[in-house]
Amino acid sequence: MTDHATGKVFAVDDLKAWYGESQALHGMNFDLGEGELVTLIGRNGAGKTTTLRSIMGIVKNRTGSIRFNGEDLINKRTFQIARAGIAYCPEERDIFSALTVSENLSLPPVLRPGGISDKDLLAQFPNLERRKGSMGTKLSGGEQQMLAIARILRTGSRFLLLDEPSEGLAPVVVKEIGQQLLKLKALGYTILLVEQNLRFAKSVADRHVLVENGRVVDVMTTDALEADMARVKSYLGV
Ligand SMILES: Nc1ncnc2c1ncn2[C@@H]1O[C@H](COP(=O)(O)OP(=O)(O)OP(=O)(O)O)[C@@H](O)[C@H]1O
Repeated sequence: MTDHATGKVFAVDDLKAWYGESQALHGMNFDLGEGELVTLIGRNGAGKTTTLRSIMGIVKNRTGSIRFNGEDLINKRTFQIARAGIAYCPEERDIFSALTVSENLSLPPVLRPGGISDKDLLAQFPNLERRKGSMGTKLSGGEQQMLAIARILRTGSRFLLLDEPSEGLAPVVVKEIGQQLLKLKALGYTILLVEQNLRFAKSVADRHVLVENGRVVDVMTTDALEADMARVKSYLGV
């Protein structure tokens, strides 16, 4: 369901967030259309992870508005935000090392209709099917990342927040992750992706939100980003 006023399924407006006395977000504004894949790009410490954690209500000290499906989530708690249909895959991946792939997959609760069954998840992620009896500790970084993404699809959420899924992975594995994200996009999922790997970001996303010091400094389509890489690299400090 899109917001009548904005035509967007998700929008943050003037989002500010604090860790104790220290302000990390200074008024973030951006939105996503239904089925869109948008990245948050910026250098280390710019506030990308804090944005995802604020959306999920994990960073609780936050103000502004976070509208999803026409509802403001700013005063909601994390479990309510998850139930509203937003799923978060943290950078740490949080795979349970003493559980098998199948057990890890079956852990998240089904929160909404439309969640993908374990059987269908294994069909969608063939490398997890091959490793379904393996313990979490035995998985490669790429397998762990696939599992972390697959696992949240069980919940039925149609809006995914993914924090740097490409981090620390070999290019061939990053490519596989990209293919999975494009598949999810084709299935109509809306995805907000934190990403430092520009090549990867360009290969999957429709638009890019450039973040600096807890603020949005630019929003660019992938074509605009391609055409002005110097500007983007200056934000990233590379
Ligand atoms: N738990 C925390 N306590 C206090 N300050 C924090 C905490 N987590 C992050 N910060 C600060 O908030 C700011 C934004 O950090 P954040 O992790 O959101 O940036 P980022 O863009 O995701 O960078 P990175 O890619 O390094 O994770 C930084 O100044 C960081 O030092």
